[in-house]
Amino acid sequence: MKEFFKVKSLDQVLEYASGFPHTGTEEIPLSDTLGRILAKDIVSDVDLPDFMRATMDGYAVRASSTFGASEANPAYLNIRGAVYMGQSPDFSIGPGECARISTGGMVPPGADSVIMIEHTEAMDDTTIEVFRSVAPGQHMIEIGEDFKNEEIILSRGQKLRPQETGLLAAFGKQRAEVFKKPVIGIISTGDEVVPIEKSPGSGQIRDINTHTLSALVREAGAIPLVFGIVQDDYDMLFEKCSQALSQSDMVLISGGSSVGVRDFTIEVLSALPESDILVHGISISPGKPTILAKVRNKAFWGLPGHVVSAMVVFSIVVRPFIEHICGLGHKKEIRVPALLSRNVSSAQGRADYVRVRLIEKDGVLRAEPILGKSGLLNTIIKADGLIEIGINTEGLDKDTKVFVIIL
Ligand SMILES: Nc1nc2c(c(=O)[nH]1)N[C@H]1C(S)=C(S)[C@@H](COP(=O)(O)OP(=O)(O)OC[C@H]3O[C@@H](n4cnc5c(N)ncnc54)[C@H](O)[C@@H]3O)O[C@H]1N2
Ligand code: MOO
Repeated sequence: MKEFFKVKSLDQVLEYASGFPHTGTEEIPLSDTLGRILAKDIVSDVDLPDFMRATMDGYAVRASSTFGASEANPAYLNIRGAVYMGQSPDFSIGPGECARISTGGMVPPGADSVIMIEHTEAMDDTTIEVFRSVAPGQHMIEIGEDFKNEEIILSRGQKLRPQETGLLAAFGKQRAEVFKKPVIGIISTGDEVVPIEKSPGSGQIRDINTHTLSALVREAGAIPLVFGIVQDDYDMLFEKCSQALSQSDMVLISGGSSVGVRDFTIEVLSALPESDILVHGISISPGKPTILAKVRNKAFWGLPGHVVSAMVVFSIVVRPFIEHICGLGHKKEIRVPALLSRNVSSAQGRADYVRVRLIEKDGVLRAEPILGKSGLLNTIIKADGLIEIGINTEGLDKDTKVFVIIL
């Protein structure tokens, strides 16, 4: 007699993530850092900028020399010299003096602001008229205004976006220490599943899950390692899982996660060395027959065979585990608020993840549910995202504000 599901809540399942170790770390060139997770804090070794920098073309001045200046009553300033780009000026600015400066030039000592060229008029080579006053600090960047010396500028666990790459560049960091991308083994199971290059015979289906899951793994910042299709055979699945265990940091097995006569995944996972079945069944839909085992400190997942179910389970459950082992520290998940376009019902006792399409009309964003069986691809092709209908909710009414998880 097969064991039936002992369903756990999504929150209970997600708590297991912290029990899996991070991948090791590696040093990579700056050009490869996009999307990678920083493995250690980075502390600045200089002020940024480390000189006062003009942000406008004009004249460096003491702000006090311009106070009260107007079109009717201009201030007159002596031109002390010109600042050359990329060089420190060898003079300082006193009261009643100014220096020609370009955007990005070093504000000379004694000056504390820059007046825009538009607000001045050169009378001759030595004197300008100033028609506006400037405030101290105006049109220039102070030393350390961007980042201070010895400040933590980037933290361990942070995902590196183009702007963080720019910051590393600004501090001359040519390499960065990041967490290694985990290798995620992917196994498809089922006698009816054939490789995509084959024409499926009667009752057969092409292997879609290998490809959707590989793409999802890549999107999550990891490396997919495809182990192909395994027939519904205990020994073959055991053999393939043992191979995947030695070559991967995590393994996704799709199909055979349910309780049918041919569903060997749970038996094989139980028989692997140092294995502990943590989860067999999650109170979510789609995705109830999901298995999680800890095998030699690695997560082995049995995902439902249905294409949409496998994708939803990946997005809601597996992805946070990958992000955890990748070392991602603080994730800012942005969900898009929208109004539900119609009533949606849901069973109590499970959290439903409903595919929705986003439609904007007259400045209002609406989430339109796309209902359909989890074995149908078209529902997820049309969808922009998912909404969650909580475990204790019987459904949501039209016009309820929902937060869409973008797919
Ligand atoms: N008595 C019960 N039966 C089922 C239950 C249940 O609670 N009690 N749950 C149902 C749900 S929900 C799902 S989801 C499926 C999951 O079953 P399995 O994980 O065992 O998946 P399979 O039976 O192997 O396959 C389901 C479906 O997906 C197709 N498939 C499988 N692999 C692929 C692939 N790589 N590419 C494309 N399509 C694939 C497979 O042919 C089946 O049609 O169990 C229900 N049953
Ligand atoms: O949970 Mo199944 O995963 O609904 O289709």
